[in-house]
Amino acid sequence: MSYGATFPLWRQASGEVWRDYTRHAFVTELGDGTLPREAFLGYLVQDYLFLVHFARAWALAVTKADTIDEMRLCAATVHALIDEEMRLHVVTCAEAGIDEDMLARAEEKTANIAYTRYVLDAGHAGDFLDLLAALAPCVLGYGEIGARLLAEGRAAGTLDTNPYAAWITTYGGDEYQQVCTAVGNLIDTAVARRLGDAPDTTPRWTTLTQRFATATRLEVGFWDMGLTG
Ligand SMILES: Cc1ncc(CN)c(N)n1
Repeated sequence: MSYGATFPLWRQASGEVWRDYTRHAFVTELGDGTLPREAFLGYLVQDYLFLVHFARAWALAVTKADTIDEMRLCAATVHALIDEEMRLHVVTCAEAGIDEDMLARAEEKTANIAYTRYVLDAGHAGDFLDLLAALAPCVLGYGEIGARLLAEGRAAGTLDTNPYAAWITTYGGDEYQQVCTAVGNLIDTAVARRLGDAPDTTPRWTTLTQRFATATRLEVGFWDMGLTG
């Protein structure tokens, strides 16, 4: 998936770590349905807390935006996180006897704190582009993973029997993919507005690609946490 013009450049600049993230063992086990249920539920609980902070980071992006269109898109992403994506976490955990109150009170693990606070700090210390570069691996990486697992599951005819089909269809499905397309466009427009037509020749570019790569490393740490508990 390309999701615009900037994302593929940032992805390429991040090197091997992008593959470590999107082809992580946790992802492989989600795709073939072999991930232990306990590991999945532990991950979902942490991910619920993660999404609370990510919604805060997108809300911060509203305040860092320059234009009404940028504000609108960031506000819409807050809505998509809270009212669409988190539905998966709330419903799946409720089926396992974990209610929303328990989710909200769960203890945040170190890898989760490291990632979410890194992104929030990128927004507080930096500008709109710093924040978008730190947010991009989260939104677009899951879009890429979801689209691939959905296509592979359909091609192999294994989706119906995969216990993680709901996760795969959430991130591979149209609703989430539309969010990814919109965020990819937002990044392209925001970069062009602030850095011009040749952004990769500007001094800011290196910092932005580093932010993207750091957030991607923190995604790898999040999957590691999901496997090891
Ligand atoms: C850790 C993590 N990264 C990304 C996403 C997709 N929004 C997520 N739910 N959780």
